[in-house]
Amino acid sequence: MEMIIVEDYEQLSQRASDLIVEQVRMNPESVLGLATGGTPLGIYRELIKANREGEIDFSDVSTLNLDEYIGLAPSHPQSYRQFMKRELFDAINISEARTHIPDGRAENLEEECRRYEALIEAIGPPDLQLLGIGENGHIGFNEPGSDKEGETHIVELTESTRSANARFFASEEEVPSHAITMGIRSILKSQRILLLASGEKKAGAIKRLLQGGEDVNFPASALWSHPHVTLVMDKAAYGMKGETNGG
Ligand SMILES: O=P(O)(O)OC[C@H]1O[C@](O)(CO)[C@@H](O)[C@@H]1O
Repeated sequence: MEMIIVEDYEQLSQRASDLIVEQVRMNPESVLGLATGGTPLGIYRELIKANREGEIDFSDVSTLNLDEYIGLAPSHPQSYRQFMKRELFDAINISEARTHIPDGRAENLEEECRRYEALIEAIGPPDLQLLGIGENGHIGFNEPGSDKEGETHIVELTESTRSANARFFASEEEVPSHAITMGIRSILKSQRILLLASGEKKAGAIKRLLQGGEDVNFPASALWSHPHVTLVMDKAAYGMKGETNGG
């Protein structure tokens, strides 16, 4: 695992965005695996800026998002479809048809999981997958105990994840109880993984990750079995004094 330690959230956003720009310049038809949550927000802002300034062209790029809540109306501002439209897609030159997110309102959710995994195989796997890390080590919505061989599936969210995400909703009760997520196996199919961590709230998870060793109760540890992971973190997430997450 390659490690890049930067000063603060701003530098993290810039550095990660530069790596994505580099990837797309190298291969304009890149498939990007995208994430939601607070951490990538700064990266998306940088990518929008780079797109406006002509440094990156998204017209031939395809995207695959990691996960989606089950049951939220497509127009709900906290559905990950709306999140991605608002924070990135509507502000860059990508056509909606090239952006893929699991459908959390599908009539047959098991079928939707199979469809999404087949899509990952058909257009992907991602050349570069962005990943945040949960305080409990989750990646995507793969909570502690998740099977390393798991592909896209339905998960029940833990209390810890629901309360971490309650900040985006009016109350914790409004946070959906279930989600569809790419599995750990689906994530590990990517050519390269960019794991991001910002702020002292992530310091415990990063410390645990860097102890090494795979542990089913700490899903991010599965990344040790991937040949090309770049961990970009700020000093606070690394456990040094620094700025906190701006996202
Ligand atoms: O970036 P944040 O908001 O700290 O979230 C970390 C991870 O948790 C999730 O938001 C899921 O709870 C992921 O989408 C994200 O990668």
